[in-house]
Amino acid sequence: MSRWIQDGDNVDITNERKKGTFDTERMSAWIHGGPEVLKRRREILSFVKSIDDFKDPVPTEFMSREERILNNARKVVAMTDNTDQIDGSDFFGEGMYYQALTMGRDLHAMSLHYVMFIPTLQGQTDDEQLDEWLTKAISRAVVGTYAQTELGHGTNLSKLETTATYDSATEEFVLNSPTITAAKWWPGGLGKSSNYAVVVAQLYTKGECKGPHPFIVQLRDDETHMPLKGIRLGDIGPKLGINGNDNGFLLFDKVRIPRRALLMRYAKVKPDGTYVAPAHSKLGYGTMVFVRSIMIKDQSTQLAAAATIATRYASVRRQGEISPGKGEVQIIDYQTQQFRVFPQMARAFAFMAAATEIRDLYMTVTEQLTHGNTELLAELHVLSSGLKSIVSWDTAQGIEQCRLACGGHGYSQASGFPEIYGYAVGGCTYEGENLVMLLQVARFLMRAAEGVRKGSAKLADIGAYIGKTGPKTSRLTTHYHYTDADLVADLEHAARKQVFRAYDRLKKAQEHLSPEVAWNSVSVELAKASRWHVRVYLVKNFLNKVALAPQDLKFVLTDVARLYAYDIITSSIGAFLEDGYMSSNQMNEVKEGIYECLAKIRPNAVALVDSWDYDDKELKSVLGRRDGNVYPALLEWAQNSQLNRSDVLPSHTKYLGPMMKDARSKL
Ligand SMILES: Cc1cc2nc3c(=O)[nH]c(=O)nc-3n(C[C@H](O)[C@H](O)[C@H](O)COP(=O)(O)OP(=O)(O)OC[C@H]3O[C@@H](n4cnc5c(N)ncnc54)[C@H](O)[C@@H]3O)c2cc1C
Repeated sequence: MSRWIQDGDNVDITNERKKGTFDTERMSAWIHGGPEVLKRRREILSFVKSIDDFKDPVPTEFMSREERILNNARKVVAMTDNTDQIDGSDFFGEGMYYQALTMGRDLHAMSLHYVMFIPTLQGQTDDEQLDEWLTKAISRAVVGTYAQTELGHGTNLSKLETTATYDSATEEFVLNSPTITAAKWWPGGLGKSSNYAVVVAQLYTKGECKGPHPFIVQLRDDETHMPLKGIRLGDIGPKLGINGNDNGFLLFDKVRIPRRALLMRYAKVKPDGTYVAPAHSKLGYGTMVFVRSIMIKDQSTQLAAAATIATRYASVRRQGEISPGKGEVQIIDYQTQQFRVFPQMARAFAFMAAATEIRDLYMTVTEQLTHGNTELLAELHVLSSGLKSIVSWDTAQGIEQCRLACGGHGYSQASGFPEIYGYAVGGCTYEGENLVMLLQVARFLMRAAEGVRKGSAKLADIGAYIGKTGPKTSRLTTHYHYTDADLVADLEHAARKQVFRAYDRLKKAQEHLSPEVAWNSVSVELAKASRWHVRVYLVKNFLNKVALAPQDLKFVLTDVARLYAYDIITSSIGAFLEDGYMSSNQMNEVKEGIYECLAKIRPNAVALVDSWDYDDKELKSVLGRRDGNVYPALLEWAQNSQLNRSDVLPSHTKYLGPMMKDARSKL
């Protein structure tokens, strides 16, 4: 019997759990990396539940920004006071789970401290600087953020305007924001919480600009926490999400910092101002690929949460009849509902599978980099950029589909969707705007295509299909006989075709345009090629993982993986039909495959989402709660509304009341 069933649960959700045809506990272990990891998750959960400081006095949706920021600061201090219980360095696993349970879907005063400030110190300081700063940062004697983006520039780092000009007479840099658009804008925790930052500024020495470099800068006084002389900073105001965080602005007025404030692992400035360039231009990429890599796990967790809410709610919500007179059905029985929600579930599974791969690749690359080996860095860069872009985009779209699938209640903050969406969708922009990331992936693809055309291709695994010759037409007969290999061959065909379409257009454009203008003129096609490339990777990786799954889980995972792949094919029908690669009959077969997957997943839907192992504390959704008792919980949740503190509001006494009274007196 499912461990998710308890006395007093909604009957419909209990029945759904009884329908499940696999052991959710075994599936949870498969998803999270084994029974030991699952056991640790449960230990962490009971630990978090046992600490009063981790509790919110009221649901966070009812808090003002000031209350959220105060509440988050209290919790983050408690969270970091208790790190001996957790392996906090395991960002991909324990660290992320612990934080999700304690902080919810919000950033806090120390988010950037842990995700960017410390990793940048670890990656960019020389040994002496590391000694000086790392202990201070890890012990929480200082709280730092990462200030790169400016009002005027985010993507185009080469045009950042903040300057750091070296003065050899005093052996100091002078930090300055020469214009309004040079103001740092967006860094998390910069506005009010952090007292230090890694600031990215244009380095000038001996009259020459050496491009953007990172500097460690004290922003606020240790005792008073007031901004230091020459520094102007504050909060940038409310945002779509993460409003418990004080994303900030920062301007410098000729602020002097020591020469050794420049993080000098790679580039250096000697006391006399001589600049020493880094040995390898990409060695500084470490922090960036780290954040993009953990984002894949984080984003898939958000989509999985949305799919859990929508699936559980669809199993307890009854609305309308399918057979007249037979009573109202659970909305999960509508095929359209399944078509809307189950593909989101399938995506979340696929993205989680990719998150594990990227974690492993990141670990390998980090290990290699300690020996100065950059062999796999480019591959990690391409893969993490591409995945970050596709996964965050599909996650945002998927959350919205799940929200819509919950009708009116999905629009309420009780559902959790506004917070999930507000939190997740930021991922489309930070750590590299998604489209820009796709265009970076396209550079790799165009190099690969060029190699293939010139017969000199040396393609890494991830791009090997570009040099392959696949079948001329799809081998699909019926979806029952559609093998993984045939399915992958079809997707690779579409991806390869798009890569070469973009390549040929680029070559043609280059005949009469400069390389840069030519690139821009075909950039829509380039971005399309990158999307295909990443989606092929996601499908292949998911199918490979499923093929290795235990037999008792494989059958249901196969349905999920097939749904994921078929959904990609039918979302781009033209790509398969336009060159006669597939016939319309074959495409109809793929559609049949989808309907079959929906029907097969239907009895296992609740068991599948249960397997992600969300506790109500993490899910934070009245609609998605484990027990399915949504209606009493909604009524109870609404009692927290500040408007319910009195029966008659000043809005009535001052305005609406007199208006009605006046109208009545004239009748
Ligand atoms: C929630 C959140 C948190 C953030 N946290 C931080 C932080 O802690 N520290 C920090 O320094 N920054 C932070 N940022 C800023 C973030 O890194 C930038 O917003 C991001 O890099 C995009 O830059 P931009 O806003 O200047 O957009 P732009 O670069 O102006 O992009 C706007 C549009 O132009 C397009 N575009 C731009 N350049 C190109 C190109 N070369 N080719 C094709 N299209 C292009 C983009 O695709 C996009 O559609 C945060 C942002 C958000 C939303």
